[in-house]
Amino acid sequence: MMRMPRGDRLGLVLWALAMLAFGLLPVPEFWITLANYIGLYSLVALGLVLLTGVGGMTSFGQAAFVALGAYASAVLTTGCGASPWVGLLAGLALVVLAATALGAITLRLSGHYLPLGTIAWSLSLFYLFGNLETLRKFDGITGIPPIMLGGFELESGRHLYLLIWAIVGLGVLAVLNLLDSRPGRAIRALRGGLVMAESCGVPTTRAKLLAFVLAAVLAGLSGWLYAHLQRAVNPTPFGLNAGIGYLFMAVVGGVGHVWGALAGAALMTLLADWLQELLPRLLGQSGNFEVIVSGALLILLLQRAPGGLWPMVQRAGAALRGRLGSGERAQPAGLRNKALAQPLPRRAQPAPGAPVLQVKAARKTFGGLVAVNDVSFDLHAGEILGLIGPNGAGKSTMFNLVSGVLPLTAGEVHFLGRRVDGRPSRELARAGLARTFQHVRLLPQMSVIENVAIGAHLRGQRGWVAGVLRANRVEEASLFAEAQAQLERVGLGDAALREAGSLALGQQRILEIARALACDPVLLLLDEPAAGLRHQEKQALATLLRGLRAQGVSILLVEHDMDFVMGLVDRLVVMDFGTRICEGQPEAVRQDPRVIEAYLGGVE
Ligand SMILES: Nc1ncnc2c1ncn2[C@@H]1O[C@H](COP(=O)(O)OP(=O)(O)OP(=O)(O)O)[C@@H](O)[C@H]1O
Repeated sequence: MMRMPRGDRLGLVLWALAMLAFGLLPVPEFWITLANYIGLYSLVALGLVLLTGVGGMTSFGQAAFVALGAYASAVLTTGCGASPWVGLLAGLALVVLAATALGAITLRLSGHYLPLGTIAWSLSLFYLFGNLETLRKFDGITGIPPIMLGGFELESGRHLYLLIWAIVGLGVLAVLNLLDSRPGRAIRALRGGLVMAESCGVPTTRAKLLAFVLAAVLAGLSGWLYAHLQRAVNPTPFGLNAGIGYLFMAVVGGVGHVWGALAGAALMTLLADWLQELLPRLLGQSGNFEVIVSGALLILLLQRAPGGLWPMVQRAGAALRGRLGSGERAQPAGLRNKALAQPLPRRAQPAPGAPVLQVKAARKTFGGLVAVNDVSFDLHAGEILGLIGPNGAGKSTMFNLVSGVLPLTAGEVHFLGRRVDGRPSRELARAGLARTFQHVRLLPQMSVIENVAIGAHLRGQRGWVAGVLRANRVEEASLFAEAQAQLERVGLGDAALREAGSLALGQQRILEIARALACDPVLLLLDEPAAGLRHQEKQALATLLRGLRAQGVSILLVEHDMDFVMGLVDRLVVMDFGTRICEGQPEAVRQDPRVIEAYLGGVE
């Protein structure tokens, strides 16, 4: 039996009962028609929640996938006499193929090129459908048979109502389950930036493609239902306008919220219908005035409530229950099934003093500028090594070379005896190298513990099917037990369900360390961990890092703050103008005239 938070479960059951009652009561036929369309639009908008709201990829082209689902079934059922269920399978297969191919090309685009790309393929497919003789061009295909279910023909809108809403209900459940699973967190991690996600071991291209294909499948399902509801298809309802409309629905509903898809689809459909009725009477003439007025109303709504409708509903609900401002996120499934947790395997740590990291004559040039000039150093198991230097010395560049973010111009980086330069950071994470960021990169709206669970991505295996079906409960419980253990280790155990963004900066930095620890690293790379911290926070951080060293974790620390590093590190490497000018124990380094000249002079 699937377990959700009790409030959510109750909400879902009440909603399902209300939808069922609506379909069975003798409400006017027109209401059923509206409800059917809301259901069809909801499915597409649900895909956009996953793709745009969660994954951060804007698509104007979903109508093309609706068309593929609709046309595939229309052609097979009218042309070959196939069952609509065969049409469904063929349509979804076609959608998956097309989305994989389009996704592989367009998802490489970034910034506004991606939405432009989706517009391009949406237009191409629209005109393709309109020009193919076999699809009867813009006249379209008629005489599509109804869906048969249990020997019963779903002939009327009323018959299809229950099927449409059952599919919407299953779609909602599937997306909710997915988002609360390992592959779902990988998609959510995309919002934190690709460098962050990859550093946690998330294969970002795969995560993007998964969101893209699943969103397309939801759109294709909507198209199949549409074809057998209308019993006719032509290209007109699948144009770019429709693609923009779907995106509007998702945004108006609250683009990051699963239930927002339904709220947006309902609001936009009902508003358009109401205005279509009202405006000609008010203005005394007919025309598409509802498009103009609803456009203006939507701008107003988005200006008043940029997060969309659903967050407003949530706030109102929380206020009614007197839980406004609790700042706590819902318990993820992994925490609700605690009892199932099993310890995750740990990697063997190297013996104290064994070489962990070897940087050999690393060089990085940017055009004519030599940012890192043949720098070499070693780091041994169980030590904290500090990399310091004045502004522009090349520390961050060095950090990026070691962490796999930047390729070297020349030289080598070895990790645990293996050459790793040129390898992506995802692979370094798999090998046991975890990092934090100078400018904290968390998912601020996610709970603290889910952020940490992203760090444990590589310690699980279950994919999206297991996520959707909740067949991943043991693994989820184990990942969350690990995440909780790492939070306890860094002293944030009580903050597990708080929104990550509500923590103070010092705690956010410590949360990043917990996320890095969740990948069971051999080496922690910390990029200016003390930046922006208050004195007490720095002391707490230093105590934490000493504790980790005592537990055998090796640490490479890039830092600006001299006082912070002096009392903490075992050895220092000092850089200036891209060159290593000195290396040794903190006291010796402090006395070194080259260091005083380059860096300490200004501080002492
Ligand atoms: N992507 C880049 N393109 C061109 N030049 C760069 C790039 N990244 C860094 N640099 C240059 O390389 C030099 C070293 O920069 P880097 O950021 O590594 O120094 P840093 O020691 O980390 O400085 P800070 O403490 O200010 O962060 C600087 O002159 C910088 O302007």
